Amino acid sequence: MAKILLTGGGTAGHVTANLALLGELREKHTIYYMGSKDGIEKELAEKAGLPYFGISTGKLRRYFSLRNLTDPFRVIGGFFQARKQIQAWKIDLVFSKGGFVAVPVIFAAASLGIPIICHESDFTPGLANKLTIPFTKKICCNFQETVSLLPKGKAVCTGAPIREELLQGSREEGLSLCSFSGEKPVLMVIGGSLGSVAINTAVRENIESLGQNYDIIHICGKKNEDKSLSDLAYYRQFPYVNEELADLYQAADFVISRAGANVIYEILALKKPNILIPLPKKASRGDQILNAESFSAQGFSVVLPQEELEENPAVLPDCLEKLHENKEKYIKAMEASKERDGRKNVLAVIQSVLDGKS
Ligand SMILES: CC(=O)N[C@H]1[C@@H](OP(=O)(O)OP(=O)(O)OC[C@H]2O[C@@H](n3ccc(=O)[nH]c3=O)[C@H](O)[C@@H]2O)O[C@H](CO)[C@@H](O)[C@@H]1O
Repeated sequence: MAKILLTGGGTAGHVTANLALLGELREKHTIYYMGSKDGIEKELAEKAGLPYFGISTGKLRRYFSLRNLTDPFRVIGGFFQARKQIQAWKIDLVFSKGGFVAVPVIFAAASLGIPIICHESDFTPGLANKLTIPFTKKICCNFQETVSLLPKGKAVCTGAPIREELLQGSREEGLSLCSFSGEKPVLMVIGGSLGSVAINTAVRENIESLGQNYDIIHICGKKNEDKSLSDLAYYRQFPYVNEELADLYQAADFVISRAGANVIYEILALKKPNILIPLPKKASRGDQILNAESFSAQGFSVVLPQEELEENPAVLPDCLEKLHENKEKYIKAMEASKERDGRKNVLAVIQSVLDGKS
């Protein structure tokens, strides 16, 4: 039995893949979580019943902020806090899902000679993972193409670890959660773990025309609900969902989503015809654009650039109509995809590092 420390956070995507591994990991090992003092990782890890330790962390901002000057000191503080706690917990292995909160944790583990595995879920490696690659034994990737962008021998394509329970929802439960009859097709809109103002706006601007043909589940992000639309029988808003997500996914016939690396693999595993609206370059390093392009090239998804949507919100119902007409083509492509069991593969990598074979 080993003591394994999970880390990663900032957004849910950097936590849910960790939680996907929990069931099996817990059967054999003792699991701990380390992240920021107040991030979403704290909420989700504690909800999963994990011992949690919060450290001071910085944030990677692509814009000017005075906090960019103080954050390096917070990260250094976080390094020493992490080091002390890793020693106290007597950790044998660190598994990181990335995000800037993981950086001091990995540096601390590396300074203690503890083996580290990280998981890169995006098409191109994020900065946090890039910074820590020299200290990792193995890098697990969602996309095959990512392997060639990383040091030879370290990177392995495992696929995405998906929470098992997400694949076991009930359509009836999902419909009943929304009070939908199931007579109309159901459209689910999910704007990433934080919600997306651009997607929310486009959906709401088209709400009447969308509502003529679909019942709509809208996961809109915390504090992004529009109370003025609460009375519409065909429209249900959720700020963030936990256990309910599995049932809502099952209820959905079509999905409109950001192109976060976790959510798209969940949509693929569930074979839902989908439109991806990736986070644009002005707000990110463009990772979601590449994720979405890869899915589109494989015939799984329709990509709708946010710029097009902002210019003309009416493209959304048009795009959905085309997806609807061609849904069989997309379902077929997803069914034919060579799916990897990300959970099983990542667990095998963890075990081989624990056994000293990697
Ligand atoms: C703004 C930002 O930095 N986005 C990044 C972040 O996205 P983000 O955190 O949004 O990541 P993903 O879309 O990859 O994952 C979101 C996860 O949250 C879950 N979920 C979402 C909503 C909800 O109500 N309940 C719930 O459980 C989804 O099922 C999924 O497992 O990490 C991804 C993975 O590195 C990157 O590809 C994204 O570019």
